[in-house]
Amino acid sequence: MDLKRIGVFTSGGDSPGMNACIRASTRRAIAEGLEVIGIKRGYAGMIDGDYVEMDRQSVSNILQQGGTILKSARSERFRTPEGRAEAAAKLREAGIDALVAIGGDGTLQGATHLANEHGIAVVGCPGTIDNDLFGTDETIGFDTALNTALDSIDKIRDTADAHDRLFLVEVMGRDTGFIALACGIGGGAELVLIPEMMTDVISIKDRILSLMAAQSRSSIVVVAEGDELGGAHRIRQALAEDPAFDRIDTRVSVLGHIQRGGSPTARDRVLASRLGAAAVEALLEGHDGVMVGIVNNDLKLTPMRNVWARKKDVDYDLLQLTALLS
Ligand SMILES: Nc1ncnc2c1ncn2[C@@H]1O[C@H](COP(=O)(O)OP(=O)(O)OP(=O)(O)O)[C@@H](O)[C@H]1O
Ligand SMILES: O=P(O)(O)OC[C@H]1O[C@](O)(CO)[C@@H](O)[C@@H]1O
Ligand SMILES: [Mg+2]
Repeated sequence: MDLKRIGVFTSGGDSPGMNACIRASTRRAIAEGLEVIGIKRGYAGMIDGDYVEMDRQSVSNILQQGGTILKSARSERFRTPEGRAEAAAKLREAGIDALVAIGGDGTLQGATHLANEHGIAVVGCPGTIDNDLFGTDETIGFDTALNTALDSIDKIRDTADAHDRLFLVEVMGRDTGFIALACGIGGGAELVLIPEMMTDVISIKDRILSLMAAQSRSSIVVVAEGDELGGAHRIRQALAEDPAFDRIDTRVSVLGHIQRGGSPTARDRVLASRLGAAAVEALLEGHDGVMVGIVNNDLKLTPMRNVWARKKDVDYDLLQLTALLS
């Protein structure tokens, strides 16, 4: 295909590094003589025709900023065939030949349908703090979110230790435990509860009681929000039903959206810059319906369907290690 004008957008939950990715795609495309259109508010803006022309200056001084200058959204309308037809018509009207889609599994699932139903060329960039996309070792924003959560856990550790308390710290991850597992290991958590592993309430009670009795000290349990037991507050309730926990001073801390904000780490900036440029290069080489990712430090293209249809496994050895080291 003879590419002239590409559209770039961010969708789903924002993630630190999305701006670095927008910058890289835009500048790489302009360097190749392409025109770049920024699509605002993800699929919602795509349907509404909320488009802006981008030049080199439009992406100046954004590399280090969290959030996304193009804004992001979740669009119910785009989930319907009618909504996608409206989006495709608007893209054609604007003369957009191809898209760089920056987002998570939902975004890339939507992009796959748009490509299949309307023949629009799309290359995806993995942009989500959740790290739940197959085809890349890490997603853009994961490292920053992880470091933000870790910083909070370090602070919670100080106060937990001062009072010999049990803290249940909830981190993000609607369906996945990547953040929980990594900051559990990094923060020296006594237990990590993730959706990928069934939580057995009796064994977690025993584990907490024995740790706290033996060493008379604080404990931190990191809980992924998507844990099948229902998050930190529900786990606290389950523990409180046992009289043995009457003597354990327990607190819950839900870290929430602070994990999505902030300036991207060096690692996320490098990842986002590599992937944003690679997405444009992939389009220029005639690829479409793929996601760009980094696997073992090599650039890799994966068919877009696989990135959301296949489940990326957490590292179960890390879970084992948490138990061994606590
Ligand atoms: N199955 C689908 N079909 C069509 N569009 C979809 C589908 N799933 C998601 N989308 C579109 O993509 C948008 C973003 O998806 P979602 O809310 O799941 O976030 P995400 O991209 O996975 O990012 P994150 O999980 O990091 O928040 C949705 O609001 C919707 O417009
Ligand atoms: O900001 P919202 O729409 O409440 O989304 C929260 C969800 O987004 C994610 O942070 C991913 O961006 C999930 O881990 C979390 O469940
Ligand atoms: Mg998602």
